[in-house]
Amino acid sequence: MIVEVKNLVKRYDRLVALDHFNLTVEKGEIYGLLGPNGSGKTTAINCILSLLSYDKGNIEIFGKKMSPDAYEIKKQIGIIMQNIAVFEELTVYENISYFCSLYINDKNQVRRLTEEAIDFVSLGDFTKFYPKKLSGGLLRRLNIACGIAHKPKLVILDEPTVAVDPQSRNKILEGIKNLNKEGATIIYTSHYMEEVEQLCSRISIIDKGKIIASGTKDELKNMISLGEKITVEAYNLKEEQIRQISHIPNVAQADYKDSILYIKSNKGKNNLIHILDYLQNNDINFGKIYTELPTLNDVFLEITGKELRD
Ligand SMILES: Nc1ncnc2c1ncn2[C@@H]1O[C@H](COP(=O)(O)OP(=O)(O)OP(=O)(O)O)[C@@H](O)[C@H]1O
Repeated sequence: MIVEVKNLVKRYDRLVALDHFNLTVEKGEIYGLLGPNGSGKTTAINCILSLLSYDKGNIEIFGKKMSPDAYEIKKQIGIIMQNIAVFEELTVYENISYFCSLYINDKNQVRRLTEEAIDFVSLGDFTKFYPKKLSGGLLRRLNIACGIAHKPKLVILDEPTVAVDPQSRNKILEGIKNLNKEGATIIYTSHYMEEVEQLCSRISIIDKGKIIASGTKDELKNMISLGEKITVEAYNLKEEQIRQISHIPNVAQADYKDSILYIKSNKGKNNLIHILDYLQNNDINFGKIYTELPTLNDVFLEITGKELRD
C-alpha cells in the first residue's frame, strides 16, 4: 500500500469539506480522484500531504503515519499543485535544478536529473527562458518538471491540465504515463472525466467531500443501470410514437427534439435492433444513428442526479 486514508474529516468552520473520506492507493497505480469543482479534491491532497490539519481520520504513506515533520516520507513524494510554484527570477533550468537540489545533495546527480526532467517535459528549447516568457502550457510543464526531477516514488498531481492547450495537455498525460512506467505511483485529481478514463487504473469519484463510488472505469460503469445512449435522426415523430418507443424493452428514457430522438437504454442485448425494428415497422424515416457507451459523467449523473461539469 502506498497511500491509505481512513475516515478523513476536514471542516472549514461549518463547511464539511471532507466527510469520512477513504482512499487506498496501491504500488504502481495511476489513481484518479474525479470530482467537480469544490468537491474536496485539493483539500484531500493537502491533508494527505500534511499541509493542512484535519479534524479526524488516519493517513499513512508508504506504511507509515504521515505528519507535518515526516521528512523521510516527504522526500519520496513529488507534488504538482494547481497553482504554479516556480521562481520568476530563475530560468527554466535553474528552477528545476533548484527544486531537485532540495532533495539531492550530489551536484552531478542534480545536473543529470535536471536534464532528464527537461527532456521529460520537452522543454529543451526553453532552458534559458524565465517563467514570464513561457505560455500557460509550457509553464505547467515547468511546474511538473520541478515536482518530479528528484524521481519521487509517489507523484501527486492536482488538476495539472487546467487551462492548458491540447498539445501541452497531451504531453503532460504522456509524461505521467511514462513516469508510471518508470515505477512511480501516481495520484491524479481532475474534473475532466476523459483524462481520468484515459489515464487511471482505478478511480474514486468524489462529491461534496464524500467518495460516492470507486473502482476501475469498467466497474464504475457497471454500477449504473444505463447500458447505452442511442441517438437517431428521425423525422416527424408523433407524441404517441415517442410514448410507444419509451415502452420498448430496456428503454429507460426517450426524448425527441429538433428531429433527434435521444434514447437511454438499460443494459441488455439488441437494444438498437429493437428501436430500428420499431422505426421500420411504423414507416418512420430516419437518418444518422449512433450509440454511445456510458461515460464517467453518466456514472456521476446517475448517482448524484447532476452533471460532473458545471
Ligand atoms: N481555506 C478554505 N476556507 C474555507 N473553505 C474552503 C477553503 N478551501 C476550500 N474551501 C471549500 O471547501 C470545499 C472543497 O474545496 P476544494 O478546493 O478542496 O475542492 P476541489 O475539488 O479541489 O475544487 P477545485 O477544483 O475548484 O479546486 C469547497 O466548498 C471550497 O469552497
